[in-house]
Amino acid sequence: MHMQDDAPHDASAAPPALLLVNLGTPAAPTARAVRRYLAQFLHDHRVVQLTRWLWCPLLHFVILPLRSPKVARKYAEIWMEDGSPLAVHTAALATAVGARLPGWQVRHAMRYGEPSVATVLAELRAQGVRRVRVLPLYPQYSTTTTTSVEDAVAAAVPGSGLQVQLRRDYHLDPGWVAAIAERIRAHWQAHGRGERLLLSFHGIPQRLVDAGDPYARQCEASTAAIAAALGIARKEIVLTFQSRFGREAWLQPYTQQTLEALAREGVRTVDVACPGFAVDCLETLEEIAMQNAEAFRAAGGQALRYIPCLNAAPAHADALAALARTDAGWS
Ligand SMILES: C=CC1=C(C)c2cc3[nH]c(cc4nc(cc5[nH]c(cc1n2)c(C)c5CCC(=O)O)C(CCC(=O)O)=C4C)c(C)c3C=C
Ligand SMILES: [Fe+2]
Ligand SMILES: [Fe+2]
Repeated sequence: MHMQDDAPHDASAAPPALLLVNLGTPAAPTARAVRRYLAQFLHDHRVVQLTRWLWCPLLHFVILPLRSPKVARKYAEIWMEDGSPLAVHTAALATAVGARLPGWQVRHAMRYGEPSVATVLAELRAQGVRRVRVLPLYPQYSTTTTTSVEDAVAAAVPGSGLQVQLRRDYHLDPGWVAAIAERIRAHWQAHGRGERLLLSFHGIPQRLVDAGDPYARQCEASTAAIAAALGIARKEIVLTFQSRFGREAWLQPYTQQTLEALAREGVRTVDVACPGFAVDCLETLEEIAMQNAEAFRAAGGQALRYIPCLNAAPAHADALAALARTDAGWS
C-alpha cells in the first residue's frame, strides 16, 4: 500500500516518522472501559465477518454485557501501575526505537482505543512530518490485524499531505528472529531447559486461512526460523494457537488442549513463548502465564515457565529500528 496525498511538497527535507501500531487495550480494568474497547474491536469487519443485522444484536445484547465484566476482572489481575501492559510496553518500545533513530519522529498508536492512528498521524503532520512509515506490531501478517491497520491508515491519510508507507510483516526478519531466539536462550540459561519448548501464536478462524490468509503459513515459517536460530530441529518445537473466540474452528492445535495432553503424557516442565505478540498483554500474561499454567498443573504438569515477550528489550528495538531504516520491504 502506498498512500500519497497530492499536495506538491518536497518531502525529502522533512524528518521521516515511524509509527508503530498495536492492537489497543482498554483504558481501565473496568467493565465499562472493557465494553467500550470490545465494542470498537468487535465491530471491525476484519475481525468479525458476520452481517450486521445478525451480529449487532448478538454483540450489544449478549456478548458485550456478559463478556465485559468477566474480561475486566482478568485485566485487573495484570494491570500495571501505569496502565494496561500492552499500552505500557508499546509506549516503552516506541521510546526505545526512537532512541535508535536520531532525527526521526517515532510514535505509537492503537488500532482500537487511544491514541488512535488518525490522531497520531494528524499530530505528526502538524509537527511538519511528510513521510511516515507505518509498522503494524504484528510479525505475522493477517487480514484480521495487519489489514485492519491498513484500513485505519487508509481512512486517515487522504487530504492529510502525508506520504505513507506500510510494512506488511516481518516474520522472517533476521534481527527479529535473532531477538526471539536470544530471549529463549537467555531463559534456558537462567532456568535450565524445560522438557518441551512450545510456541503459542494467537489463533484466527480456520475459515480465513482456507480463504487465503497467509497467517498460519507465516507462523510456521517463523517457528522454523526460530528453531534454526536456536540450533535445534524444527520438531523440537511444539507450535500451537491460542485465544479462540466464538464457536467455529480456529487454527489448531489449540494451546491449552496441547498443554493438558503433554501433562497427561508425563511432561513435567514446558517453556512457553508467544512470538506473535510484540509485547506482553492479556493474552500472554493472563491466558498463558496464569490460566494455561494452572490448566497444565491441573492435568499433572509441574511448571509452565512463561518466557516474556520482547517488549522494549534492546534487541527488539534494534530490530525494529533496522526495519524502519531499510528501504526494502515497504510499500
Ligand atoms: C497477535 C495477533 C492477533 C491476532 C491475529 C488476533 C486475532 C483475533 N483476536 C480476536 C478477538 C480478541 N482478541 C483479544 C485480545 C487480543 N488480541 C491480540 C492480538 C491478536 N488478535 C492482542 C495483543 C490482544 C490483547 C489486548 C490487550 O488489551 O492486552 C480480545 C480481547 C480480550 C477478550 O475479550 O478476550 C478479543 C475479543 C479475534 C476475533 C481475532 C480474529 C478473528
Ligand atoms: Fe452494532
Ligand atoms: Fe485477539
